[in-house]
Amino acid sequence: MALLELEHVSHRFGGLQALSNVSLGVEEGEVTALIGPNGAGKTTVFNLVTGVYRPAEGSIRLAGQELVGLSPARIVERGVARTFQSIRLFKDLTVLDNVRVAHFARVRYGIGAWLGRSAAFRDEEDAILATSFDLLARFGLERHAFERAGSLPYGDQRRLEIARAMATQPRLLLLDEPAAGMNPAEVERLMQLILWVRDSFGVTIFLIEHQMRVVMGICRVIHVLDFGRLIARGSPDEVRSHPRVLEAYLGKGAREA
Ligand SMILES: Nc1ncnc2c1ncn2[C@@H]1O[C@H](COP(=O)(O)OP(=O)(O)OP(=O)(O)O)[C@@H](O)[C@H]1O
Repeated sequence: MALLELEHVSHRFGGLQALSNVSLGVEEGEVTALIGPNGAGKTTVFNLVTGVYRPAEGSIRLAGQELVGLSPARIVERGVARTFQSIRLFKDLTVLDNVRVAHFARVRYGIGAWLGRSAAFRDEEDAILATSFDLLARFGLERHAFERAGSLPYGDQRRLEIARAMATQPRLLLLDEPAAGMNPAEVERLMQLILWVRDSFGVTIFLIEHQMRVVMGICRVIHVLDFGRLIARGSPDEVRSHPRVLEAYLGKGAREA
């Protein structure tokens, strides 16, 4: 069953038609890719799913529930988390605090509770601290808990970004070019990490990636965008040899890893 469904989604930036009539599904429990040349509209899809933009037309549903019209915060509550093309950690905060702050997306108490520091508030704080440590331990980052996030090696910063996204307990995790800027050894570890996250958290993963090694290695289904239109969909083997995909990439410098 498709956890995420886009139906006839279109989006325009001024005179630019960034997406035209895009319909696609992301199956629950799978790792699915969205690929395409630069400027094809991939990040725009993520920005529409997460409520950064509202599509001019179309429907975006998570487990059958409409997301269009909800604020980004509500969409996080519904179970969608993401990471960004360029790492967006709070680099001057500790590794632990990066994960702690993400929990506040799910916590509901007002300033009154915070000022009064009620017992319920302290219990919640303690629970968040314990869960944050637990999450760091699961991602193998606990020994860095009190270090500045910005001081971690690049691969670990990506790992922390994914850990932080998982703090909101998503059903769907969107990864925007997770392998960008990684060396081959880091890419290898990232591929293992993505599969491990899918299996151990039971989360569905939808990723944008230019590195074909990642896409072909861990994704069962690949959707291909070109100039805002879906031009192909299929398994790695089907997409690799699809004439429209070859045409879209040829001469545009498809980055093979
Ligand atoms: N906020 C914006 N305002 C105007 N145009 C935009 C905006 N965001 C994206 N675009 C344009 O929309 C098109 C699709 O952009 P998008 O970032 O979704 O592509 P992409 O496939 O993610 O590209 P890349 O692989 O380079 O990240 C591009 O032509 C881009 O210049």
